[in-house]
Amino acid sequence: MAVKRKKPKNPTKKAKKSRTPFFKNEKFKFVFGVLVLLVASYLLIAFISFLFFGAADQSKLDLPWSELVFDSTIKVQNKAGKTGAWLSEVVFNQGFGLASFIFIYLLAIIGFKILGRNKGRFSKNFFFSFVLLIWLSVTLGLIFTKTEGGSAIYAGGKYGFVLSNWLSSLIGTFGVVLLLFVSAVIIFVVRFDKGYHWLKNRLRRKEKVDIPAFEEEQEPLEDSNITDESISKVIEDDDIVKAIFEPDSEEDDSLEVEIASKEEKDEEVNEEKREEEEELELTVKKIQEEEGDPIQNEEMEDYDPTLDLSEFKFPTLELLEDHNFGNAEVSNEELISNKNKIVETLRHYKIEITKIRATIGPTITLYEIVPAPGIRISKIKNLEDDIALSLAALGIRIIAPIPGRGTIGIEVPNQSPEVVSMRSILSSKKFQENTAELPVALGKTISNETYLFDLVKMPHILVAGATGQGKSVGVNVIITSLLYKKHPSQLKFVFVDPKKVELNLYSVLEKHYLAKLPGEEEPVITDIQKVKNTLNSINVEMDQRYDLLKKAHARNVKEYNKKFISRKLNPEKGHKYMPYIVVIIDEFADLIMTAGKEIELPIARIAQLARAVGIHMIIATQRPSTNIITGVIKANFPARIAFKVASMIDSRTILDTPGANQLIGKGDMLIASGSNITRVQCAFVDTPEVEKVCSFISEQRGYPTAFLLPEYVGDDEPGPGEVDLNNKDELFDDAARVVVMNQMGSTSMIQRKFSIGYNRAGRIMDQLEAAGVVGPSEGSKARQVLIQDEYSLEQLLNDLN
Ligand SMILES: Nc1ncnc2c1ncn2[C@@H]1O[C@H](COP(=O)(O)OP(=O)(O)OP(=O)(O)O)[C@@H](O)[C@H]1O
Repeated sequence: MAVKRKKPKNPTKKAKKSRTPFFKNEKFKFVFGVLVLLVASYLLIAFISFLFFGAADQSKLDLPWSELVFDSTIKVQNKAGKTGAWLSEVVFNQGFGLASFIFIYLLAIIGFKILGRNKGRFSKNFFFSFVLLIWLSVTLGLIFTKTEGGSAIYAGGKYGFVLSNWLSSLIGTFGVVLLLFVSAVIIFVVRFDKGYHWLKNRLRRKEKVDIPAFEEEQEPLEDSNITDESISKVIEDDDIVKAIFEPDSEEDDSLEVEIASKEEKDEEVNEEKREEEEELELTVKKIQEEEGDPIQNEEMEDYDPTLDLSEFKFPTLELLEDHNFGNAEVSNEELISNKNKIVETLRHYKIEITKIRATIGPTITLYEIVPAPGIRISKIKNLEDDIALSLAALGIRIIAPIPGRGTIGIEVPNQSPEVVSMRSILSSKKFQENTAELPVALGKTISNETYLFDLVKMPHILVAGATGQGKSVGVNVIITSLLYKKHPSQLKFVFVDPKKVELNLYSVLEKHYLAKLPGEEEPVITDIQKVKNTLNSINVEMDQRYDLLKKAHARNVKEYNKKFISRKLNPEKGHKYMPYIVVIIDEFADLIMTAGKEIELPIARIAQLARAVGIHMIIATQRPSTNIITGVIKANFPARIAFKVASMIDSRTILDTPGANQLIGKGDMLIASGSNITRVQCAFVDTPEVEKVCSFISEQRGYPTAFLLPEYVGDDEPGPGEVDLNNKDELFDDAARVVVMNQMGSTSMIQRKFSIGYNRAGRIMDQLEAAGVVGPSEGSKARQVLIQDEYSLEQLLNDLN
C-alpha cells in the first residue's frame, strides 16, 4: 500500500517527463535519422544518373509531375526512376546546378546529427554548406553562361545563372569575378581556423619577417587545445628569465658597489634559455597527448560556468589605495656605507671577498658576496650577529650560500622601507597577464619582482607569525588576489574564524563566493562544533569529487572541468562543474586547543588528498608551537609562510630552519615551498580597502544562496539506536500525523512536507521508529507504518507527552 503512494515523489521530475516531446524519443530519432540518410542516398543516385541520362530524359521532364508519374507509357533512364529524374531536374536545372550535391551533404549531416553520430560543429557546417551552395552556383552560372548544344544540364542551375547575370549587369563581369574571389577567401578564412593560420604564416614568410624558431611553434599552440597549465608554464618560464635579468638592472643604480664582471651572469641566462626551450617542447608533447582523449560526445556549444552571473564585473583597481607615502629610495650613500661596513667587518675576521653586489628590494637590500678562495662558508655564517652589530641594523639575515648562485647573501633592512601596495602588485603585468588557475600575488621579492604563485601548485599553505607582524594582512592579500581573478562560479571560500572578527568582513560575499553547510545561518564559521561539521562535510565533498573524477577518467579538477565545459560529461549522470574551494582557517591554534584531533584529522585528510579535486587550505596561526603545528599538519603543508616570530625555535617549527625570527615585521616574510626559501615583502591591503572590494562584489547580483556543501551528521548527534524521546523534535507530532495519514514512512516525504533538511527529517524518522509509529528502515523502500488510524496515534502522542 505504502509503495503505491510513492508516485508523487518528485513532481517536478514527473512534469518534466510528461513534457518530453515525442521527437526527442530515442526510437523516433533513430528511425527519422535513418530515413533522412536514405533520402540522401536516393538523391545521390538520382543526381549522378541525371548527369549521365539527363539529356535523354530531358523531353519527358518538361511534363507536369503527375502526368510524368502516372503515365505508364513514359519511361526514363534515370536509375532513381521518374521521381528521381523529376527531382533532379527541379533541384539541378531549376535550382542550383552542380552545387546541388551540397544538398546531399546537408541531408547526410542532418541524418548523422539525428542519429547522434555527428561530432563536427553542426550549426557551423550547416551554415557554411549553405553559403558554399550559393557561391558555387553563382560561380558555375558565371562560367557556363550557356548550356552546350547536347547538354541538358545547367552547371550553375537557374538560380546561379540568374544571379550571376544580375550581378554582371550590376558590377560587370570583372567585378563579379573579384567579388567571388574575395568571398571565397572570406569563406576559407572564417571556416577553417587552421587554413587561416596557414595563410597568415604564408603571407608572413613572404614578407620575410624574421621569426625566431620558438615563436613559429607557438603560433599553432594558440589555436589548439592548449591547457591553461601549459600557458602558465610558459609565462612562468618567462618570469624566471626576468628574475635573472632584473637584479642586474637594479645594479645599474648602484654601479659603484659592483666589483666584478657580468660574464657569469650571461652564462646563467643562456642556460636558463636553453632550459626554457626544452620546457617548451615538453608542453607541446602534452597537448598532443590530450588530443587523443577518447571520451567524445555529441556536439553542443561549450558549457559556460559563468553564464548565471554573466554580467558579473570584477572589482576595479581604483578600489585599492596607492599607499605611496613618498617612499624614499635607497640612496647610493646608504649602499656604499653598508658595503664598506660589511667589507670591514669581514676583514676584521680575516675574510677577504672578491666581489660584492647589491640588489635593492622594497624593504631589504641583498648584498651578495663572493668570498676569496679557501674561506669557509660556516665562518661567515657564524658572524651574523657581528655584522648586524657593525651595521647597527635589526633583521640581518645571512644566507650562506644562496642556493644555485654560489654566493653568500647578506640581507640588510633599508633605512626607509617601502610599503608595497596591493594595487601596485595587482596592476603588475605579471599578475594581469597570468593565466594560472588560482593566481595569488603576494608581494615583492628582494629584487622588486612581483611574487606570484599558483595556489593549485602550492597546494595548501600554513601561515604563522607573532601577533602584529602582518599575518591577517597576508591572508587578506591572498583572498583579494583571488577575488580579482576568479569569477564567483569558479571559486568558493570557506571561512573559519574562531576570533569572529578577522574574516567577518567577507560574510557579504555569501551569495557570490562563499560555501557553507545547508541550513547554516552564518556564512563565516565561528563555532567549534560547526567547524568540525564543515571540515567533515568538505571531506565528503572531496570523496564525491574523487568519485566523479574517476568516472570521468580525469586526473584532476582542471581536466575534469575542461571535459565538463566541452560537454563530454553528462550532468544527468551526476557530473557538475566543480568550482575551486579554498578553506581559510584563521587562528588555527584556538581550534586545535579546543577540539584537538577532531579538527586535526579532517584537516590532515583534506591536506593529504584534496589537491587533485580543487580543494585548497590556508591555515594561519599566531602560536607556531609544536603542539599546534604537529607533525601530521607539517607533513601535509609543504608550503609555509612565516612572518616575524619571537624565537628561533618558532622559526624552526614553521620553516625547519631559523630566519623568521630575524625578519623586520610589517609584512616581511619568508616563504618556504619545498626546499626553497624566498624572502618577500608582503603587499599591504587595509581593511577599508577589502571592505570596498567586498561591497563592490556584493552589490552585484549573486546566486540565490551560498554554494552548499554536502550535509554531514556529526558523531554527537544521536544515532538511530540511541534516540532520546524526551528530547523530541518540535515537528515530531505533526510528522507522526502526516506519516499515519498517508500510511507511508518516508523520510523524503517529511523533508518535503515540512521543508526541512534531510538530516533533520532522518532524525524525526528515527524518533518515530523509537516511538513505535513506524517500523525499521528497509533500505530504499518506505518504512512500514505501525499505527493504522489517527485515533490510536493521538493516544500514543498523549502518552508520550
Ligand atoms: N605588508 C605590510 N606592509 C606594511 N605594513 C604592514 C604590512 N602588514 C602588516 N602591516 C602593519 O602591521 C599591522 C599589523 O598587521 P596584522 O593585523 O596583519 O597583524 P597580525 O599578524 O594579523 O596580528 P594578529 O595576529 O594580532 O591579528 C598592520 O596594521 C599594519 O600597520
